Amino acid sequence: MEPNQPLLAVKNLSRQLLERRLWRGVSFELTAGDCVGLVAPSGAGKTLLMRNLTLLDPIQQGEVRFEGKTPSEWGLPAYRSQVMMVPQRAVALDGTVQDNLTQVFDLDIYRQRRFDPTILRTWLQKLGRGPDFLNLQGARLSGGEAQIMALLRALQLSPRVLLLDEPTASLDAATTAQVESLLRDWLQHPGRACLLTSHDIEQIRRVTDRQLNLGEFV
Ligand SMILES: Nc1ncnc2c1ncn2[C@@H]1O[C@H](COP(=O)(O)OP(=O)(O)OP(=O)(O)O)[C@@H](O)[C@H]1O
Repeated sequence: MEPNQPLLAVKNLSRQLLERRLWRGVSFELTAGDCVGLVAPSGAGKTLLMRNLTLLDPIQQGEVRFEGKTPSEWGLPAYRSQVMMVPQRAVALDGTVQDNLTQVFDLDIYRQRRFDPTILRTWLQKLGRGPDFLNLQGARLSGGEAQIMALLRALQLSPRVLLLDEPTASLDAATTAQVESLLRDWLQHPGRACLLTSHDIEQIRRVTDRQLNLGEFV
């Protein structure tokens, strides 16, 4: 990677729905250490932008590069292992939380990696949960518990760019503060950046160092 090269470079992204244009000409960069707040009213297309950045929603116009290379140059699994989205509504698979966390290591792209129960226990403690959390049934988790699981599932894979879609929307105030603290710790590691949406403007002020207002790209 070139010195000072952005981690993620987004150029001129536009998204048109059948009946209306959501946003156009969205350009921004995330460099290592950045935590940027993606703000706009409900329905403005914040989630769709994150889905665009991870190619879960096809890019209609514009381009995105991670460390200078496009997703197709990386190959989609490699790209998504570096640029990872944690969706607003977590998907829990059958089995326990631990099953949900370990399952991703079956993917080819993570074949060199192993589930690390020690780091998981440390993170759970930081979130006010005991190790028993790992034994809960994924399908029976509350909305907040599912958000915690989804966040941990992503963090354990050490992505370089984390896209967090309202990561604390279902959490109580105390756990929200703990998630924010965990995120700050996570960002201390060199070479990482984060884009975060939230309707809580105080949270955006607390956690992010600048804002990207999608409303300016209509
Ligand atoms: N795959 C899709 N195809 C067509 N329209 C979609 C698709 N996904 C979302 N939309 C529409 O695009 C608009 C933006 O949705 P999106 O979820 O990105 O908004 P948002 O800014 O994240 O909203 P919120 O803050 O409420 O979560 C909505 O009107 C939604 O119905």
